[in-house]
Amino acid sequence: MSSLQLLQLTEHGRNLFSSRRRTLAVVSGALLAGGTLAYAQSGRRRKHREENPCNDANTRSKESISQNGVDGKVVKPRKKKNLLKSLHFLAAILLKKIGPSGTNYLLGLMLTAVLRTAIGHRLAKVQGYLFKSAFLRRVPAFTRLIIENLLLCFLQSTVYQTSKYLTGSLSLRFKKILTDLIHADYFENMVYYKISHVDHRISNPEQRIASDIPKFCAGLSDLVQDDLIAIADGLIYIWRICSYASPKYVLWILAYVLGAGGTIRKFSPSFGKLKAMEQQLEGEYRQVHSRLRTHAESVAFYGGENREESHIMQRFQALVRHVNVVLHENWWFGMIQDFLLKYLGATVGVILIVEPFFAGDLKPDTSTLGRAEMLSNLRYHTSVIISLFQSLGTLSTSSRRLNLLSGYADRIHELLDVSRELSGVRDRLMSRNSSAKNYISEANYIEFSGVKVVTPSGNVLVDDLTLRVESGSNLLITGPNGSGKSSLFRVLGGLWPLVSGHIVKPGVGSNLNKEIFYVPQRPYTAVGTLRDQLIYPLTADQETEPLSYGGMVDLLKNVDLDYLLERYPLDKEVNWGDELSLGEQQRLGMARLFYHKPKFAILDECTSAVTTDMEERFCNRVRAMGTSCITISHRPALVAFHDVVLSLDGEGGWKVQDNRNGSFLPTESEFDALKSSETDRKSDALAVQRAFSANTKDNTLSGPKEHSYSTQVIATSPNMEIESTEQPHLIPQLQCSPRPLPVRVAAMSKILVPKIIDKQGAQLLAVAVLVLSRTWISDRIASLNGWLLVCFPLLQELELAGVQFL
Ligand SMILES: Nc1ncnc2c1ncn2[C@@H]1O[C@H](COP(=O)(O)OP(=O)(O)OP(=O)(O)O)[C@@H](O)[C@H]1O
Repeated sequence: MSSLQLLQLTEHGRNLFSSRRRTLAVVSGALLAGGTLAYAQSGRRRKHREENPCNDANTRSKESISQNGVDGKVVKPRKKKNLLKSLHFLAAILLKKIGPSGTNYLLGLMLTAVLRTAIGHRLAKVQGYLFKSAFLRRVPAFTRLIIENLLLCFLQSTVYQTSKYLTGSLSLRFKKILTDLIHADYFENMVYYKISHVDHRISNPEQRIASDIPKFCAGLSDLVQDDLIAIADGLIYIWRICSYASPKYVLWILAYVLGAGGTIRKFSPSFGKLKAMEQQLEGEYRQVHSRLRTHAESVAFYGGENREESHIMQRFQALVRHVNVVLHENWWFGMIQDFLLKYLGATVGVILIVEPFFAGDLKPDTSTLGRAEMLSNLRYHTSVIISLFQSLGTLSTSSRRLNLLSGYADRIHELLDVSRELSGVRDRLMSRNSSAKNYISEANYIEFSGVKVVTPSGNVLVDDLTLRVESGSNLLITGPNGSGKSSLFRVLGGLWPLVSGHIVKPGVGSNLNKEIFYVPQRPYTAVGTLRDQLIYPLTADQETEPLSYGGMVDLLKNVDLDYLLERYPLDKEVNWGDELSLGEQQRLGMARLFYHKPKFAILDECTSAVTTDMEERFCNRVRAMGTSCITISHRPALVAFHDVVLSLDGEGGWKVQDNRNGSFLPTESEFDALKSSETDRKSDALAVQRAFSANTKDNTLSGPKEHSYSTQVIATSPNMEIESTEQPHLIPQLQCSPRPLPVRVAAMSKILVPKIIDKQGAQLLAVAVLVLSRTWISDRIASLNGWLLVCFPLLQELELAGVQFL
């Protein structure tokens, strides 16, 4: 190529630079101004958030308080921990419990990182040689290199997938460690109940267990993998550069990456806090949806979908608002980060690529072989510099990724802390006094001595209760709604703390179901077969004497549910809560009691949805089984089955009366005195007592019944056989003939093609413009880089030809 041609080419290059320079300057200026504006705006928002930190938190804590029915008491937000402290804490746990399989995954990741780097390095070399052999037209060498290249590519993809597999396995191992750790405390001492019903510090633990832990573990193992590869790449490429160029290149690159990394850190918003908040809002949004699912039937009967929708939308909009803030922060920060580490880094990289060819070991000679050598070196050196930049860039963005992970880490650490505290593990470890010493087990009776029942929000429901229920006797508990009847058993079962007094009960620890079996008002049906329902909470392998088919029939016959055996195959898992009526579910709960045959049965209005006849038969059978009943009921008819009646007034007061000779009856003077002097609650309590006592009298007077209530109802009910003469109404079938294709396409397009004036259309257009601009900018950058590389040998030729540029 003549010097004139070279000069013309250089001239063309110069013109190209100057014509684009203005456009580039305008675009960069606009981006810089936009970025600065966005940064200033986000700074203002951050300041506003810092000045009013409690706005959001208050709204949410009030919401969660109203949800949980705790009135008046605002839960103190936990002191915010140092976010990285949680990360260190979890990392220490993971390392300690990683085990041999986790260690193998880690070692495997290290090995694959080294292999990936070695193969990548060899590929860069081979591709350089390919350029050279192509330039020299050496077909056999070219073919051999292509085969080697193919083999290396196959190896690289194998190592890449192995590395992905190991990262996934490591993440799973981390997930198992953390989930096991949380479950160990979460299912201990009824923490799953206490967290949401008593403690209230953590509003949605399930979100933390089922979503935060997997995301944290996946993020952490990805970070481990990326950093290991970056370290391996960094080391090998630094060594390579130092072997053929001056170490100052490495120092420049390091200086640049460290400087850029430092600048990025300075500007970085606290992504950890933003992520933690996002997870919190997502959890709240998910919770209202699952609440709707649980109560779908009641909401549908009320027609409350609008109210529910607006409630759900409120949560959703809070989430959307927050995600918008996160997107905005990501946008301007990503702009700075990408510019400094990717694009400006690439430009610095190009300068560094060219430099050694002028002055370093790679300076070529003018022979054909020299040029071919230069081409090969250029390819290799480019890939070395780019890989080095990438690896150092990955390492310098690690702090941002750690910051993001610390958002999850903080939430997981908090859950671990609270669960540990509520499970009493910490108390036991520190051998401090706990309320457990107030529970005395292994007795043959239940005794409350000076027991105070206090709600988690601090209201005293029962004060200084002293009462003993002997095995074989039956206690009925009465009182107005909300007087603390169920709460008494929450304290007995250890669900609520025992603040004063002590309790003696049979059974070990707080396991109510061994000797004291609780049948709740709201029936609970477990996931599983019909048999699983009957033996709940035991599982098949925990049964000492497996329940036979005959046994199942007997249990179900006791509660008139034997038809379920015909309706459902024995091994069919059913969602019993959805398929059975409330009364049927309650009867299933009663059948469960006959299976367990406990010493004491706490019947908490568990017969409210069954017929009176069934209720009477149930009480008789439980007594016949030798189980003592402690019954909470509003039905006066049940007095006849109990020996002692405990009446609560909901203001701390209580009264025990013996009913062994049917004497449960408040005196007239007692009634008048209470009515005139005490609160509405106390007179309510007395009204309940009178209703019970009136019934007792009736019971005593009427003697044993010949016909049950239901028998009488059936006898007096009208004949149900109606002669049907009317034809059932026919519902006309919808006739719809398919419309022609063009009409259908037009209708679809009307829906699908967004109008330009729409917000959605404008957004789509903006995205399209952005995509096109990005492609155009990438094309320009590639072409400029190409020009630089083309100019460089030309410049050298001109230099050799003796042309002076300055
Ligand atoms: N987790 C809780 N946190 C705070 N207060 C609670 C909690 N659970 C129940 N309470 C309050 O304790 C009081 C007693 O509730 P409890 O369920 O013992 O009433 P009850 O006498 O069984 O009523 P009912 O006859 O309606 O079943 C109620 O005022 C209730 O609002």
